[in-house]
Amino acid sequence: MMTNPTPRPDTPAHGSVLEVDEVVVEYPAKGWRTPPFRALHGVSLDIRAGETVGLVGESGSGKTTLGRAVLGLAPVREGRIAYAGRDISRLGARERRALSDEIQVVFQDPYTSLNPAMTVGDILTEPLLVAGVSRGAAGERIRELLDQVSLPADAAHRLPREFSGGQRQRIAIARALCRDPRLIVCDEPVSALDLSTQARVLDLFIEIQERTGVAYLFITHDLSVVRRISHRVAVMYRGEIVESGDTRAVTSQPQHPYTQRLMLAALVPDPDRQRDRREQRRGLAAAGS
Ligand SMILES: Nc1ncnc2c1ncn2[C@@H]1O[C@H](COP(=O)(O)OP(=O)(O)OP(=O)(O)O)[C@@H](O)[C@H]1O
Repeated sequence: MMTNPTPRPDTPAHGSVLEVDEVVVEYPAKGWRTPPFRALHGVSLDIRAGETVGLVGESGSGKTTLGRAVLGLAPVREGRIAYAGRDISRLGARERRALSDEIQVVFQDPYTSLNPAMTVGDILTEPLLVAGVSRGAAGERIRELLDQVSLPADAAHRLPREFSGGQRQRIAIARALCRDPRLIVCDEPVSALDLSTQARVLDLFIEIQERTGVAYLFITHDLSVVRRISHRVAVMYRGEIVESGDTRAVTSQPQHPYTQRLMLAALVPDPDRQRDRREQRRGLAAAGS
């Protein structure tokens, strides 16, 4: 599935759910001798309802910083981030909490992003109770959510450690979906998973989007992932977006020299991926024997 070149459907024609306009993020200086560190140098991007925009670039280019800025977790020094037309770049804590109904996040590491002491049921109940949902209604919603992410209903009574990496990421996705968000920031959500699990989790993201119309800002360093999931792609380099556009156009005919280098680097086989593929083939052969 990951190598399937079939493009995502056309970009939805709905209005913007997120507009990032000339955003500058500066992390505070670590000591009095060092200046603040400018991680984003005037980044602009928009995401329409129901759309996936992939954010690619090498390590340290600022992908996570942009995701964190959207979530209100990175210091926006200049520029504007608007959600559904409203400026959210400098919200207070209470307004930010209220926005968590609408903007959610799925992190990379399914092993650290879930509280190991809480059952899956409790993990999913918490955001519902905070939103004022009754316990009875929360129970019903949790059954629905587990079904949506293809986990058995009895998962609610178990702890995260009883699940595989892919299943844990399904739990994290269910938690993100609890309050019907319109935008999910996905920060390398399949990078820690083996190839076949990646493919199934990506399919789940796509299926959820087709059903709910949620939009994704999908951060990844992996071009095969971005080709599979994104309608459009933005390429980051040293805190700037150097190229953006329709995924197929950018990945098949990159214009910027950095994007061209990124595409060339992706053609060089990654030893981890080769090992993954070998193991997959061995598993298939064993299953067939
Ligand atoms: N809290 C922080 N304080 C100071 N500098 C930071 C902080 N967080 C990130 N940076 C710096 O900002 C730059 C961008 O980092 P960021 O994590 O956004 O990149 P990235 O593209 O997501 O990389 P990766 O793929 O490795 O996660 C890096 O130089 C990083 O060292």
